[in-house]
Amino acid sequence: MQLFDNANGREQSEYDLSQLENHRRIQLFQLLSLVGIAMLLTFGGVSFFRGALWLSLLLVGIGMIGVLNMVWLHVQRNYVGAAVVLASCVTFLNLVLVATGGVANTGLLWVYPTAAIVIFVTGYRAGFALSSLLLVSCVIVLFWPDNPWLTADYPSEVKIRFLATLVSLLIACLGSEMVHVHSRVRVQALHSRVQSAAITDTLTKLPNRRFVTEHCIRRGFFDRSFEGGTLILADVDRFKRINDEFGHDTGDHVLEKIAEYLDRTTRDEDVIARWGGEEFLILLPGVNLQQAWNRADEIREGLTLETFDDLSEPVTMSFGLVHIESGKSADKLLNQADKNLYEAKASGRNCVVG
Ligand SMILES: Nc1nc2c(ncn2[C@@H]2O[C@H](COP(=O)(O)OP(=O)(O)OP(=O)(O)O)[C@@H](O)[C@H]2O)c(=O)[nH]1
Repeated sequence: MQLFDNANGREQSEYDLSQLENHRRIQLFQLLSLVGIAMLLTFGGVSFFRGALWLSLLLVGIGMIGVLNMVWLHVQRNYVGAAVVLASCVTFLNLVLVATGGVANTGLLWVYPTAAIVIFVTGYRAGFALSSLLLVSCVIVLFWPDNPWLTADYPSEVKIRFLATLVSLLIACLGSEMVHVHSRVRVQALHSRVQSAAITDTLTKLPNRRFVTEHCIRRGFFDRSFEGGTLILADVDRFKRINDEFGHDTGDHVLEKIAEYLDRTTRDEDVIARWGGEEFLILLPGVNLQQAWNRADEIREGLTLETFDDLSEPVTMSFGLVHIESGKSADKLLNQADKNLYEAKASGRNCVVG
């Protein structure tokens, strides 16, 4: 069972903003597609009854491609592919409308929403390429000398103003999409920093109690399905005396060194957290009680050999262990580990009970 994304409980941002945005974008894409399909089928039907058979076939045909595209997106979950299909279809349809004038020479009008939709559904990079293609194609269709495809009759003032307004719209859409993407990257980075700060102890840089309670418990560490492991509460002995004799700064330094020592002497998959004050929590996944007892005793003994610059005596810790059994709540396990730690303190400290 994968408990943590990274060693020592450092999780990736679980609330990924870009994922959330992609999800919203797909929803809007589907809404736009539905509206587009409904319009294409309606206009296709109207054109049919007006006798414009080719236009009717084109509109209904592209509407049907839209339906298939939505089904494909639903089955394959390939948003990029579906966006390119949609952008290509509407671009092609627009060029036909620009060339033929559509109904009552209104073909040019449809280019505006198309340009905005293409940029929105494909993002600003692909949107830039596709909308530039649309723009260049419109210029060719409208200004190519004696273009046989151009059957609509637009005054040159209309053509020029159409291009000028289209360029303005493209700049505005691309600009706002770029600003949006850059802001999202900044917000995502800030969000990750805040999230990481909320689950990290500022002094020792270890995961804090909040991390353990919110993330480990929620991610099933103490669930029935959990494969087993051992939980250890470890507390520095007579820490108040260190503070009183050597000062609070020295006390802080000792806690930092202990955190660094615990981190160094445990495996990547273990979780070391500062449980509060001078107390640390160690989670050893897949380690039975006897193995954990041996590991805790090694850690205990190793600590007595560590040197702490400002202190004349070695620093010691007491350990309370509990085996994580399926079905036992986190509270019960923590209570049991705390009782064992209390017993270790009562038995003279610098020992392991579990
Ligand atoms: N320097 C420093 N001291 C802290 C910090 N957090 C808690 N303390 C101190 O840790 C001390 C804990 O004292 P006690 O709970 O009496 O425990 P102890 O002296 O370690 O005694 P035993 O646990 O019974 O061995 C208190 O004096 C707290 O002020 C911290 O972040 N930095």
